[in-house]
Amino acid sequence: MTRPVLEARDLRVAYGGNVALDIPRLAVAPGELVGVVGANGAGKSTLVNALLGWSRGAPSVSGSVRLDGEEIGARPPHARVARGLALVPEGGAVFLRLSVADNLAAANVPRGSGRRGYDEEEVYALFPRLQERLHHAGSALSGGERQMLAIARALRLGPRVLLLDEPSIGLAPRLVSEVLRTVRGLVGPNLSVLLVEQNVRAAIEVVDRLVLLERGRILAEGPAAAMRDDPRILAAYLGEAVA
Ligand SMILES: Nc1ncnc2c1ncn2[C@@H]1O[C@H](COP(=O)(O)OP(=O)(O)OP(=O)(O)O)[C@@H](O)[C@H]1O
Repeated sequence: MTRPVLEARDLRVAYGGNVALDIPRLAVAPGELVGVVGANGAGKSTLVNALLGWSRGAPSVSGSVRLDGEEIGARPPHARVARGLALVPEGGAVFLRLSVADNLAAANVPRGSGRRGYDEEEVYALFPRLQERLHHAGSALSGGERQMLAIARALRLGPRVLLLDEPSIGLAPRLVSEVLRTVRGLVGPNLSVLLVEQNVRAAIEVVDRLVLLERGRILAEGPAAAMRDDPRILAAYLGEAVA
């Protein structure tokens, strides 16, 4: 088996006495799109934030995170970004007062990394809408446009692994599949994606492998095709319907 590009082992996050995440192993292979699904509070954001070394509040975090075989679990977020991890947090990370052009210009491949980030032309080819909105402020963008800008900013960093926290949240159903199809198209030999989604139905259409989280633990995981009829996944669908 090829070496995973990203691998977490014994990753545990606790807020006070409450364990929000306890995962023996989670790995992403080169060129793989892995989906992590689960209900509200399952620990999805906690997971991607812990992989980047960031958190809301002050949890205790332990365990190993390896990127391309290098242990980065004790490193601060900026050092992990410099080594090729990028996170688009829930709601997207854009500067609301800056224009689209300035938002893009502010994101650049960390110096000395040897990697290549998306240039402006590549960003516009991926998201033509951003070119049309180039001089609009971040605050004037629609939810979908803001999400595109946040993803574009992350791609400018030239990541090896992109962590996406619920890119479909708040988007109209038609846009959800559009954004997720775009995410699918990003994945290749030089870029793997870990996609966190509450929308199981949409996620299973695009991912290679699915991981189902419940109360911070992995309840089931496997290739998307095999997970489609898994009763635990079907139950997650139903959870979605009543959410
Ligand atoms: N700053 C914090 N302080 C205390 N508990 C927290 C904090 N952040 C998250 N938690 C708890 O950790 C658990 C996992 O939360 P997390 O936000 O990771 O879930 P999630 O799966 O991303 O949910 P959602 O889909 O609603 O974003 C929840 O029980 C939550 O209440």
